[in-house]
Amino acid sequence: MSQTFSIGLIGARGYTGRELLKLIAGHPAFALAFASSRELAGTPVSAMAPEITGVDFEALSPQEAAARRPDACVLALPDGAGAAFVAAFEAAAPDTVLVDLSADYRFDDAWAYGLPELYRQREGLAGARRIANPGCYATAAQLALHPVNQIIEDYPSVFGVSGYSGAGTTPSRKNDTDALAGNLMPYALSGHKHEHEVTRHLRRPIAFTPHVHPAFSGILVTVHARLSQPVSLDAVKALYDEAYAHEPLVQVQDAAPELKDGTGINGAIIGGLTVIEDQRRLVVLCAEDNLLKGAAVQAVQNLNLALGLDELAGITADR
Ligand SMILES: NC(=O)C1=CN([C@@H]2O[C@H](COP(=O)(O)OP(=O)(O)OC[C@H]3O[C@@H](n4cnc5c(N)ncnc54)[C@H](OP(=O)(O)O)[C@@H]3O)[C@@H](O)[C@H]2O)C=CC1
Ligand SMILES: CC(=O)N[C@@H](CCC(=O)OP(=O)(O)O)C(=O)O
Repeated sequence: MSQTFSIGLIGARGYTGRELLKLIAGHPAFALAFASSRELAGTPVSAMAPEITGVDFEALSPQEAAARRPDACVLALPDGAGAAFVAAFEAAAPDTVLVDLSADYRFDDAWAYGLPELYRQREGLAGARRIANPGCYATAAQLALHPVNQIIEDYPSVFGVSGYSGAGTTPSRKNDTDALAGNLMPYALSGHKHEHEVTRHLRRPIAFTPHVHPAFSGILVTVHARLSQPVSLDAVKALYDEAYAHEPLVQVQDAAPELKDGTGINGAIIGGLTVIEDQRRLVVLCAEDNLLKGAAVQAVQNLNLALGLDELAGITADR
């Protein structure tokens, strides 16, 4: 009989937590061990994920969560809130696989960086016990830039827009639907945490400016990069085809993806490849869902790899 893995979830009320509940419910080898939310404690998980019956949300302390000793636990918490849980698991359940969705461990070499399609990460993720899930914009920007990283120079410029679910459930101007109606809200004009994250992993500085758009979810990044020497469009296309031909979650197309193309899908779409100005300047776009490939779907890829399962178990490829 095939093995079932128990999966704990801390931060289950949040936007990424809700997506994780659905993915865990639909996964052939996962069983929800617990779903922790302080606000929803005592209410049935089925109210959020009808597929999961007989489980209530609980408000678990770090020690209580670790004492359950699940096979894996996902931390879907704001930056800074996960450290107490990590410490408790280190003490009481060091073999539990932890996947952290915040930015807290993305710069920590003791944690595997979980972007399976890039950097030969799959080898490092197989059997990993501590995994930092990448940022949502950072995933899109790296997928767009990585195939050409060796042939560009200077600072590529990344213009990003995200749905307001990217700002989480805590009320702020960035998820205020009245302030966002008919609007586009620029913020963190330089030095956003994802600018540092992409710079660290691509080993090249980038210039990134995020914006919030009025829809609930969906990310679109538009990248401009200067090529270090003239390169034909066909040669650039070949680099993307080579990088992603065998990646079921990354689709490369000729047309520029629009925001809505990436919303609600499990993977990412790269397109709009354009080479201009004597073949020295490149434009490329990437669309994804911030809550899916930008967070929960990528977390399930990472859990699958860490637990020795098929990377796409419980995930439907979009094509
Ligand atoms: N939203 C997105 O598009 C993406 C988010 N991320 C990252 O994932 C993480 C979660 O994001 P998101 O789901 O949007 O966040 P939300 O604000 O929607 O949810 C946060 C969750 O954490 C719980 N929580 C908050 N503070 C604490 C605390 N101190 N101790 C225990 N639980 C706490 C909240 O529930 P309760 O108060 O009921 O306990 C809630 O369930 C963040 O680090 C975010 O940066 C990553 C990629 C994309
Ligand atoms: C739209 C919006 O406000 N986004 C937030 C959080 C994005 C996000 O989810 O951050 P991580 O993926 O790094 O956790 C921001 O950029 O500050």
